Amino acid sequence: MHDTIFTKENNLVDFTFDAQVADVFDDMVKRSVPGYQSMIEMISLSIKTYGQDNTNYYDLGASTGTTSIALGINNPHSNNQIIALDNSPDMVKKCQQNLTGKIDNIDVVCGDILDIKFENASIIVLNLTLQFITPSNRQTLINKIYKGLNTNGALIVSEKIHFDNKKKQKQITKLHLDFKRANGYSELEIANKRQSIENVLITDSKQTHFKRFNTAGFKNSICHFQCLNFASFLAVK
Ligand SMILES: Nc1ncnc2c1ncn2[C@@H]1O[C@H](C[S@+](CC[C@H]([NH3+])C(=O)[O-])CC(=O)[O-])[C@@H](O)[C@H]1O
Ligand SMILES: O=C(O)C(=O)Cc1ccccc1
Repeated sequence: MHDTIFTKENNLVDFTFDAQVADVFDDMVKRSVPGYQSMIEMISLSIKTYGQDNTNYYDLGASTGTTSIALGINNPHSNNQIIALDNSPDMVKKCQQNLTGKIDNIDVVCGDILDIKFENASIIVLNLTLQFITPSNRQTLINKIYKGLNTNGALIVSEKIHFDNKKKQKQITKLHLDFKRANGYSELEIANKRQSIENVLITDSKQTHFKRFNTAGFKNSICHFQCLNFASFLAVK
């Protein structure tokens, strides 16, 4: 379904993952996040090296299930359970619909990332989800993920990032806006959405991400993919 959520004058409400967003999410994310498809391809590639037989894979903030489905289809290991977690009931419903008849080793769970326990995990994915977690909770979450991962297991995090350098930040923001324009979003839609996500999607710099991984115990983290102001990190235990 085509995303027309922000075509009307903004009613100034904060962005939420409700039924209206769930219905258009796949179109919205492709038209808003440069490199979205490649991000997911890179996650699929990583499970070959870091996935382990007889372990769990967690997809945290699974939304409509695109990443979980990619994990399920491309998994070369055996006896894995994929846990697709999201705290939006509308997203969980969509995710369940999308999975029907496709992959049988995925459990779709409605719950908060901050409340669940990770067990016997070889792959944990936060694809564009950490940016929606209250910043003061982020280190605690990454610490918990580190504890739940098996040795040689991997955490993959994709995020919108910012640059501390004002000039670089301005340059990359302009290119991101051009990406949205090229994908058919009007100036009004772009401005409305910017306002709506302002207090909801809070970016970190690359340095902040690396520091957080390091503090949690990941001694080896890299940025394995970047497209404009969206980057993916791979942290191995
Ligand atoms: N505390 C939380 N607990 C659980 N879920 C949460 C929480 N906070 C936010 N979410 C969920 O995180 C998802 C973020 S979207 C992920 C895309 C997907 N990973 C993809 O690969 O297509 C990214 C975006 O909208 O830019 C939403 O579905 C929220 O409900
Ligand atoms: O950062 C932005 O400008 C976005 O539009 C990213 C985004 C994509 C999908 C849902 C919410 C935010």
